[in-house]
Amino acid sequence: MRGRIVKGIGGFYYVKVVSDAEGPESETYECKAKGIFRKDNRKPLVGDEVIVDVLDREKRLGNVRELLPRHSELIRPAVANADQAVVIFSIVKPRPNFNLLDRFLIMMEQQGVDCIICFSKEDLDENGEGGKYRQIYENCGYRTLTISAKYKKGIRELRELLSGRITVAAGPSGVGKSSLINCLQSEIVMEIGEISTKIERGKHTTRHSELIDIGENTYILDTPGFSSLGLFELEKEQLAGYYHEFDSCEKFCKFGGCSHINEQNCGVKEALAKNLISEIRYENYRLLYEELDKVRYRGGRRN
Ligand SMILES: Nc1nc2c(ncn2[C@@H]2O[C@H](COP(=O)(O)OP(=O)(O)OP(=O)(O)O)[C@@H](O)[C@H]2O)c(=O)[nH]1
Ligand SMILES: [Zn+2]
Repeated sequence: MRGRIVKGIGGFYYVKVVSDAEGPESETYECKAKGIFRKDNRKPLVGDEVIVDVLDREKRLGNVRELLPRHSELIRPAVANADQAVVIFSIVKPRPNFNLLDRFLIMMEQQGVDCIICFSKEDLDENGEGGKYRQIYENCGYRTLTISAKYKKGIRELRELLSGRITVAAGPSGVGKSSLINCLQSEIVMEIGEISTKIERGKHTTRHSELIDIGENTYILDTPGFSSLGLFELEKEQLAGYYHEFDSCEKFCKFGGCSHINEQNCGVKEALAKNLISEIRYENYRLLYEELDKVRYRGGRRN
């Protein structure tokens, strides 16, 4: 049978059946992956499409016989075949940590994955901050949304962006990622009009990445909440390349290889002074640049 790995814990892979001549689809088998390592020298990842030998149909036990080709492979978080990421930050409770957001955007771009930015808890946004935040990041070329899982606002729009894809969902703790995923799951249950079969997620905290089926060929990878992210394999000179709003003003920098920090006649700083570049973004750039500079100065670790 053919399936997709939805979770991996302690040497077991949980494989959801996507096609099976003899049994029902969408059942989950607990599998080992004996032999795969030797044969392919590859480690199965959540998201992998696999061929499974059924060992026990009753108990739903199997063995992963073959890994099918991947079209993408992320290291952080570890997932195969992801098409895009959605990063969630709440507008309030807690307020967004934009430095953390920028780190996440850089990390995903390094891995070649497009990001959608979702600002959550819109129902608590009394001062319209969400709109401002969206504007800042839209100006940098990102697709953004505001949503409320509580009042199911923005869910349809998000669902359209997710449809037919595998999307990594990430964000710090407490931003409402679980509530959002519940919302996306219960919607499909309502659409197909059957009794709720969704996993009751309740108050649990995500510790393992898990692929969750939220519709036809549509999956979301629930990842553990994070509170910090290091910058990896990045030289300070490369940083500006991830700040796409700098692209159009760099040509006005007097010095080639301008760092946009201390130089005179810097196009980026001029754009900042005219409010064409967001202060939040520029400040993050400056902080991250200093951080990368220190790492290199110390002859630092990069892994
Ligand atoms: N007002 C409001 N509260 C929300 C919304 N979404 C989630 N919350 C609340 O925010 C808190 C955190 O929500 P969760 O869905 O558990 O957040 P999480 O991001 O999954 O958090 P972790 O499990 O710690 O990673 C809960 O008290 C939710 O009730 C929303 O759209 N509006
Ligand atoms: Zn400059």
